[in-house]
Amino acid sequence: MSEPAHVPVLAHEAVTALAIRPDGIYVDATFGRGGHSRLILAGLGPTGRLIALDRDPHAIEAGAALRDPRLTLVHSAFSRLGAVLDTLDVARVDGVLLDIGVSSPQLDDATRGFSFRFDAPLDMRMDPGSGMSAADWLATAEEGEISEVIRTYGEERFAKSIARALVAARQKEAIRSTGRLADLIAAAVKKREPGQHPATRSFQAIRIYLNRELEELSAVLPQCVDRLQPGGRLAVISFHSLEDRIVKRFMRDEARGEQAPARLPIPAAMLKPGRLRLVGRAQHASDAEVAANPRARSAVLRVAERVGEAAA
Ligand SMILES: C[S@@+](CC[C@H](N)C(=O)[O-])C[C@H]1O[C@@H](n2cnc3c(N)ncnc32)[C@H](O)[C@@H]1O
Repeated sequence: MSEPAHVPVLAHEAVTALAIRPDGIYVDATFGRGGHSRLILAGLGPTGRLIALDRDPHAIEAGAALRDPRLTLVHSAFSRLGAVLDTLDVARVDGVLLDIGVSSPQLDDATRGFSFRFDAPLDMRMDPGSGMSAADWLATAEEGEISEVIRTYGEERFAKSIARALVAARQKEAIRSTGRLADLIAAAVKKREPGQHPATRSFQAIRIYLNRELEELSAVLPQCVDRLQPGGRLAVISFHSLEDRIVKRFMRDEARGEQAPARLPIPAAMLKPGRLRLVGRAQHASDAEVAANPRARSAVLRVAERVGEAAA
């Protein structure tokens, strides 16, 4: 049976923003099913190179079918980008793309345990070989921790009631399926948001927490800048306001450089200059793209360019 497709979001905009040089070296740190990678490869000439990472072994397996000698696929979390490039003996690259979050095949494959649309074993790990499954976490986490996770990463106002309900329920029987978790959450949510399943926010929160998604993003961004050639571009697509805030602040701070403390006039030459230049404003998907692919609704693309001297 063929697996569910992943339609790349803001694909043309993101790949155009990378301003591909045919002989350049590029990184797609979130290969997924290779939608953006294919477009990058199409812009590369025979001597260009694309290094693509994904922490999901299924994505890496699917990518092997591309059989393109210019493509190096690496099974790794992108927080290890610097170490991956060191292993490949690549000092600097001409562009990095991050299209963060989950892919459609992850959400649409019931056996991955990401979605309340199916009743399946509760897992939610992008890399099933690493870290704790959602079922194991829910079996052991303190009520306060569950509530904090659901409130922080899901911005769910009924986080406390949900956490209380989950802890009470697990005392009778462990919560090991997506269906049971969704039913328990639905019963604890006092007021439903129109058009949204009551478990949407909690499922998203648990996934973000267990996959350390915000920590991964904060860890990779400085490594991207360290590794970009001057003139090289960083393009980041995020789907959640918490992620976009991290990207926006990071790019702004890197563009600004070191600031003198208010009461201490330090000559500008002694302060570290900014390493990035912002390229354009945040971009969103067009109405036509959102109509064709509702997943694009919350996508935000931010682009910045490395400034500074060429590497020795
Ligand atoms: C939105 S999808 C990318 C889709 C891809 N651009 C395409 O067109 O097919 C996100 C992908 O990034 C991967 N991913 C998310 N966080 C990651 C991380 N910290 N390290 C490596 N891969 C990650 C997920 O496993 C998923 O396959």
